[in-house]
Amino acid sequence: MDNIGNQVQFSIYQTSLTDIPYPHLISIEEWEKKAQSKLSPLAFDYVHGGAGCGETMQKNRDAFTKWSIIPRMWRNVEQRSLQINLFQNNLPAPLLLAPIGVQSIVHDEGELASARAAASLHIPYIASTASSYTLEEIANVMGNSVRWFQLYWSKDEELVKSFISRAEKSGYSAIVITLDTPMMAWREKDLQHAHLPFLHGKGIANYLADPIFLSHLKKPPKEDMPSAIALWTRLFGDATLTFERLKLIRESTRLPILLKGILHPDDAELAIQNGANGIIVSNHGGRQVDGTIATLDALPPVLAAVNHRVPVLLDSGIRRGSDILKAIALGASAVLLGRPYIYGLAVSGEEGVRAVVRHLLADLDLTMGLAGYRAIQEISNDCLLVKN
Ligand SMILES: Cc1cc2nc3c(=O)[nH]c(=O)nc-3n(C[C@H](O)[C@H](O)[C@H](O)COP(=O)(O)O)c2cc1C
Ligand SMILES: O=C(O)C(=O)c1ccccc1
Repeated sequence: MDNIGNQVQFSIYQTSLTDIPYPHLISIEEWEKKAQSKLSPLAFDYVHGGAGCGETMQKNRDAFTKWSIIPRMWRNVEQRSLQINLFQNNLPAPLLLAPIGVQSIVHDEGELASARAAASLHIPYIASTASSYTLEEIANVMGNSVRWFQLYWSKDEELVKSFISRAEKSGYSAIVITLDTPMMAWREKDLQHAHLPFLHGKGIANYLADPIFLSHLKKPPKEDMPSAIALWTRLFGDATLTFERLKLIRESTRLPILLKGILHPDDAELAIQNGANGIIVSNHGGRQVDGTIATLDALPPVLAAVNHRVPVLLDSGIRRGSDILKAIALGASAVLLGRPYIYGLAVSGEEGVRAVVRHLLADLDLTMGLAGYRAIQEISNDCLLVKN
């Protein structure tokens, strides 16, 4: 059996059954368990936790099981491709790594390890404003690989402009503005830990390296960290934002702008009217408003409102290849992966992130082929999905 197994070419991402990275950690649930065993409760809860009682997190998962795939047979699926084109970039798969802040809480190399893993697979990496390495350091480890910058729109507009100009100079090719976090939600676990993520690991180094941020401080952060943290807390989010304010950024960059955190079709319309080039349907992995609509349920009405004018991406709850297939079949252009790659990072740094992504893409490749599709562009909802 082994000999036969050795010769089986079962995916473009894995050459043979003996070449599976981390064969003892195949499912995301196993990675999660292993990560939990390595991390302090505080670090694990930061990554794993959701808002309120975790209803949204559960709904995100349940929504995928409401749709069923009806596979097609005998459609010559030997040669397959997961490639897509997004904002003039050919990407190897409809997958990006979601922006995740303060990754050095789970691993010393934090964002550098994740960005290296992404670059090695040519998967785009979205760097968070709240990164524990600077935008420049992250860019430096990625060569020419595609990277986007996720902006938390600060109360200080000069700081906002500074982030965008730093991102442009460091070769980030799109700006993702996150709308759903003008303030941090009621997160019960974090509150129990009295947890401030930016105090751990390398903290919020990306803010601490910004000239505008530093210009507000009397002493360098090293000499007076409490003042730096207090400033961050004051400037982090701006709850006065309205869609018209998007003009500020629309006029200050030529990069494509995607708005992340859209769930309502009317907000999708406002996004486009105000100059957005893309939409990310997201509920922040269930970390902001508990009890929100699952992202897969929000996707069809948002797509109807968008009517093909801009690409629509989705995140929150992606754990299996079939989840990606379903999102694509409903009309998403691509998906973002969140917590799973952070579990890989916690277990094994760069290698762990790479293994998680390879497993997921191998699963997607097999699921797509077995459902009767050779390419992402062929997948549609014509014969693929029924809602139970
Ligand atoms: C620990 C953690 C930190 C996050 N930090 C950010 C962030 O800095 N910026 C942002 O836009 N989203 C952030 N998110 C949300 C992710 O980008 C993404 O929307 C979410 O994780 C997707 O859900 P999933 O984890 O179920 O895949 C964070 C999520 C987690 C789990
Ligand atoms: O925890 C989060 O979801 C998040 O978005 C964030 C924001 C700022 C710092 C660290 C994480």
